[in-house]
Amino acid sequence: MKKMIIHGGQRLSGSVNIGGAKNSTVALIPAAILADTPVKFDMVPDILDVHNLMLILESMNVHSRFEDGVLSIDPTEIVEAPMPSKAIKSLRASYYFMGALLGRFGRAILTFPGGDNIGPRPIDQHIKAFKALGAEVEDDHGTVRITTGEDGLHGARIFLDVVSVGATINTILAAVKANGLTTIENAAKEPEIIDIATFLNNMGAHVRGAGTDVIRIEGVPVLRATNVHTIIPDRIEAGTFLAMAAAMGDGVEIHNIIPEHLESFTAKLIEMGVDLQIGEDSAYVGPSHDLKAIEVKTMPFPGFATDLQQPITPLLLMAKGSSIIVDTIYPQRLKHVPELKKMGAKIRPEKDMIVVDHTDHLTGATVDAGEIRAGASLMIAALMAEGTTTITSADNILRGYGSIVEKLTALKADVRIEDSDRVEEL
Ligand SMILES: CC(=O)N[C@H]1[C@@H](OP(=O)(O)OP(=O)(O)OC[C@H]2O[C@@H](n3ccc(=O)[nH]c3=O)[C@H](O)[C@@H]2O)O[C@H](CO)[C@@H](O)[C@@H]1O
Ligand SMILES: C=C(OP(=O)(O)O)C(=O)O
Repeated sequence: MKKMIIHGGQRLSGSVNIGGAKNSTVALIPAAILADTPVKFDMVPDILDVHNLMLILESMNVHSRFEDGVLSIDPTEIVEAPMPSKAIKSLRASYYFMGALLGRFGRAILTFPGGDNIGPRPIDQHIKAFKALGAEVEDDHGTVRITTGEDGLHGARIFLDVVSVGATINTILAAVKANGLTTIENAAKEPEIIDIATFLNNMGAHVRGAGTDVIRIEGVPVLRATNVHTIIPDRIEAGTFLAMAAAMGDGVEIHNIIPEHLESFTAKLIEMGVDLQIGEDSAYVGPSHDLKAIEVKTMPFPGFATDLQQPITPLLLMAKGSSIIVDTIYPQRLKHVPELKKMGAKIRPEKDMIVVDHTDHLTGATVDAGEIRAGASLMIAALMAEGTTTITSADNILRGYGSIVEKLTALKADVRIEDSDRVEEL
């Protein structure tokens, strides 16, 4: 495990480029095994999840190469093989191999996925969809066995009881080569779902309605890549830098964003009184004065993203009065709270909400990044704090923030990552 060491108090300035979206990338890589040709992705973030997915691909004889943000994957010699359970458990999105392997081979055997520890994360809706498509699903002490009969998968009408990003994408992956028409109702509408549909459609798939709550998929027998797929910018990384810039910036430019993907977030920054100027694909954040307290309620897209409730929290500490956060998606997403308290933050869970009171002063401390966005929250708090903060379990931050030390250093932050015994090469 790595640790991140931040000497706080430096004002930030300059510019930062946002990378490709983690939550698109981690679905696109499993989706690649559905292709009957090699595929190539551009704007791939250099994050741990990508490296772990590459290990999983290798176990199936799918060779991949990652260089300068371009990931090339050749699934043409794919074989069915046991998957490395450590890599599977290292991230949530390994569950996309269920849908992708089903689509490719009509069966899949996988251990349960890992990912961030943010409260219960059932996959009953994924399983319900696979069953509707004609699969049999068995849970054998944490190993999921999914099989189909001789006729393989067939199209079906699926109503998701819960709006789920993962279940929507997994159903698309399983249905894209199935016989006939599949309809997903009450589908999730996140931009990453549109990105996956775009990738598949450019290879000849028929996925219609992605980005709305009804998605129709007409199965096709073959998928051939003819172009490089450029991954959409990461709206969560962008939101994290926007919050950081508002908290500690003296003028920060954030490039490569899609402002429409960030509207629920930027609306809240504007409500707080953040000096925010939004351009076509960039935003400028000026120094903050007299910020107002706000209320935040997380919702499925286009609502306020649960993945941004922790990153905005240090900024809320600067506001006059008490801000309230209600996370309706993951009410137990609280790993940052005790750690922020160690730094002097006035924050407390109360019933089903988090109350964030104005805090004049944060002090460096040793804190633990229990999961990726708790880590992002602590990283911003550490930049604001007086003295040195050591964030342990920093691997969780590296799961989703590519080139984070380089990006922060370019903004004039004093930050480094260390192993227990050696300083990391940048
Ligand atoms: C890799 C990836 O894209 N991760 C994102 C994805 O996670 P993930 O796809 O796991 O999250 P979902 O959208 O599926 O979860 C939304 C809600 O539905 C519930 N649920 C989900 C599936 C299911 O079968 N049954 C069920 O009850 C979950 O417990 C949660 O309360 O969306 C989350 C919600 O925007 C984000 O925080 C994660 O960053
Ligand atoms: C919860 C997250 O990721 P994952 O679903 O990959 O655990 C996240 O990105 O905030």
